[in-house]
Amino acid sequence: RWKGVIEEFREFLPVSDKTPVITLLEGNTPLIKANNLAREIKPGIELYLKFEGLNPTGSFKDRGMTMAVSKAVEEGAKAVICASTGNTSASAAAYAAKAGLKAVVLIPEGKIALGKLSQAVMYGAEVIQIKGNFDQALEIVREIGQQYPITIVNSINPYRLQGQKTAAFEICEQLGRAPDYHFIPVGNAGNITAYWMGYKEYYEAGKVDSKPKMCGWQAAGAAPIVLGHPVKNPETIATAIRIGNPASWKGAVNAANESGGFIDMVTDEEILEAYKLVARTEGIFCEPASAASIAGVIKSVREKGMFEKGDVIVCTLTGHGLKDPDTAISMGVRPVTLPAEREEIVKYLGF
Ligand SMILES: Cc1ncc(COP(=O)(O)O)c(/C=C/C(=O)C(=O)O)c1O
Repeated sequence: RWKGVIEEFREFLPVSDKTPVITLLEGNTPLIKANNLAREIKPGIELYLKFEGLNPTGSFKDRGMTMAVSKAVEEGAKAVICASTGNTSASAAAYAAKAGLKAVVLIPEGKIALGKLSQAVMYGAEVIQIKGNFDQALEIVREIGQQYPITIVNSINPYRLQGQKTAAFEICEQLGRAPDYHFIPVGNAGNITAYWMGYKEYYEAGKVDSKPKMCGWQAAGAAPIVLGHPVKNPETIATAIRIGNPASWKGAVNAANESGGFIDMVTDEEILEAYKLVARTEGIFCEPASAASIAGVIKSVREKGMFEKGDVIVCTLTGHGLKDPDTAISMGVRPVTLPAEREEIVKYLGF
């Protein structure tokens, strides 16, 4: 029976028997073989999707939050705070509720997907919309965390990355080896940093005999690492990665360089093409930012002629599609409305 990320990977985590385990049974997400999608992109590649949308609050953030909140309780915290484009706030609110802590979340006004806002509200967080973007919210949270007794649970909190590295462990266990390539979206850049940490630790522990090339993907309108400078007013339909000055910038560049990978960008159009393609070929509904990893595979084939037959590629799908119903409805084929009469339906369907 799965007991959550901390119990499963305790030997690799900075916890002791004095650490209370606050868990929503996160982790153990499916690694799905995407044969239909692979055939559409480049027949012969072995494409797998790590669907992190199946975590308790619907994103990979839960892996980091179980660690950050458990350690916060251990250290006597009474409240946690974070800036968020949405998923971190949803996860922080849920784990704080479980732990009996107060949660304060700062989100950019009008730029948070509906599902995520509904979660933060329902889990009982103090939800503050700021008239600014994520980067401004994170700056405020850094200052508050230094001046007041409240624990920051953004990925500048090292326990977050410790929890998130467990996804790499699971992938190695599920594949029976490390992948040749790992494709992942990049926003605040904590996740790519955590995965690389995880693959290195599993390699050093002798659990696998290779490490993947880490390939991170930013949205073209929010691509500070690709451009080499912060982006003052990042813009992308993938609001989860609408970030102009990533906190783990160095970690991401280090992961790409050390692994022989790279960090590149895809346009909103490419993201939305991948977003629809994975749903219609694999029956997997991820949120737009997650599809940046698949858009990256498509771009790597189309524009760089990458991959040999048999290459094993894992894409992390970081969040569930239900998080952002507005984008789905605006993108999908408009539902048709007909009278409640059988013959009308039959006629419409052309039977
Ligand atoms: C679905 C989804 N996909 C990718 C990312 C990028 O991960 P990082 O590069 O580790 O930031 C996020 C990040 C969200 C937040 O940063 C937040 O919730 O505040 C996300 O929600």
